[in-house]
Amino acid sequence: MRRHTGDDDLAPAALRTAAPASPHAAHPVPGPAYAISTRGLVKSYPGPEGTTTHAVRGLDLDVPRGETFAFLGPNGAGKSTTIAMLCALARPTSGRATVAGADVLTQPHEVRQRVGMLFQRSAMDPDLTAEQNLHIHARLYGLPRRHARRRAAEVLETAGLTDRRRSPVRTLSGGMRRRLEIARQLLHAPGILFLDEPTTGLDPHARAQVWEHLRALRETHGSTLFVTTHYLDEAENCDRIAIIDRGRLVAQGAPLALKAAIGDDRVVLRTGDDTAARQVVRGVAPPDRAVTVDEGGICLRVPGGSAWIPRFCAALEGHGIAVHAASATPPTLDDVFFHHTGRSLDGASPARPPAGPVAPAGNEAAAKAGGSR
Ligand SMILES: Nc1ncnc2c1ncn2[C@@H]1O[C@H](COP(=O)(O)OP(=O)(O)OP(=O)(O)O)[C@@H](O)[C@H]1O
Repeated sequence: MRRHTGDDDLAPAALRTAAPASPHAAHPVPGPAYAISTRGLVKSYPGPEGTTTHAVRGLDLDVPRGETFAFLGPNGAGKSTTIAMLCALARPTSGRATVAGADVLTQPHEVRQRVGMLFQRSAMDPDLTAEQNLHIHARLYGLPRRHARRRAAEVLETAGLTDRRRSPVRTLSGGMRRRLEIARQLLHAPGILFLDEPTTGLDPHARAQVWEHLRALRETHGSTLFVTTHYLDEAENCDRIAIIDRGRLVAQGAPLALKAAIGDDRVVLRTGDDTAARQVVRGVAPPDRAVTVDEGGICLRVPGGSAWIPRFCAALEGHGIAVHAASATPPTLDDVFFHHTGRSLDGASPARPPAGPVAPAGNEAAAKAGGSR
């Protein structure tokens, strides 16, 4: 994700001049029950050769207070752009958003005061100590010196880094640094934290520690966490997930509900001759199901997958094809992601059958599942 700075930055004065008849006026947002609310949020950029890049195309999002919300999407889907608008770092082309009770268009300063933003690239000075980095940040946020000291001590404690407060940042482990970055964003006690891939590049142990820290924050301070991640297990542990693709929201819900909506199990068969076996399986499976072959074997999606396995095996044996292994697994979050975007959450795009019946030619979902993005 890129950090939004430079000519796209919001100039508060410019925002205050937003005319009532602007493209934003037609999108009233709900009240402060939500930490984040958007209606018809759009961001377009001038593209190459006079074209327009529609980074975000009409986003309607409601994130209740205290929720841990995963915002997922393939590369270039519009996640950073959305976060930049929600943190009042980029001005929406049209639509509305309120964040922590402040309007991103008319109260950008308030928005920035009320949110914490953790970007992937560290903005800490590696040669200064943990404590010194926190003091500088606190002073930048306008905290009086004594208050800054006290807050720094508090957030260091929350991050479990009190004993490393005098260590230069360069001597901290990756996980400690990330926890320190989070601590830094907590100095001004924001109610909402935007975390852009907070654990990318960390080992599993450090990832677990960062999440433990985030969970503790949520439990003790009721913080709302808006997180992007490419890790399935992290998304799985969030209260709700939204998936954005090509600037549009394509799915939203609790992880369990999203998986249940996919419905079909994934059946994989390994045989002595997968190419021949595929024809046999196609003859037995419901006619609207795609059957694919890759290095993992023959793969298809059917409801009640395990009940189909004996039928496939019997048919294959009837054709003299040996079955080496067979499995049926319920949908995963990655299946959900693939179903809606045609991509895998980790960025890969393996050949695999779409969930549900095969869409007719020309259908967007079928095109995406074929990887034709
Ligand atoms: N400042 C900009 N000027 C022009 N186009 C931009 C700008 N920022 C983003 N875009 C374009 O907007 C689209 C969405 O980009 P964005 O960075 O929001 O996606 P993303 O989901 O965060 O992707 P990634 O996961 O790769 O960081 C992309 O096509 C991108 O090239």
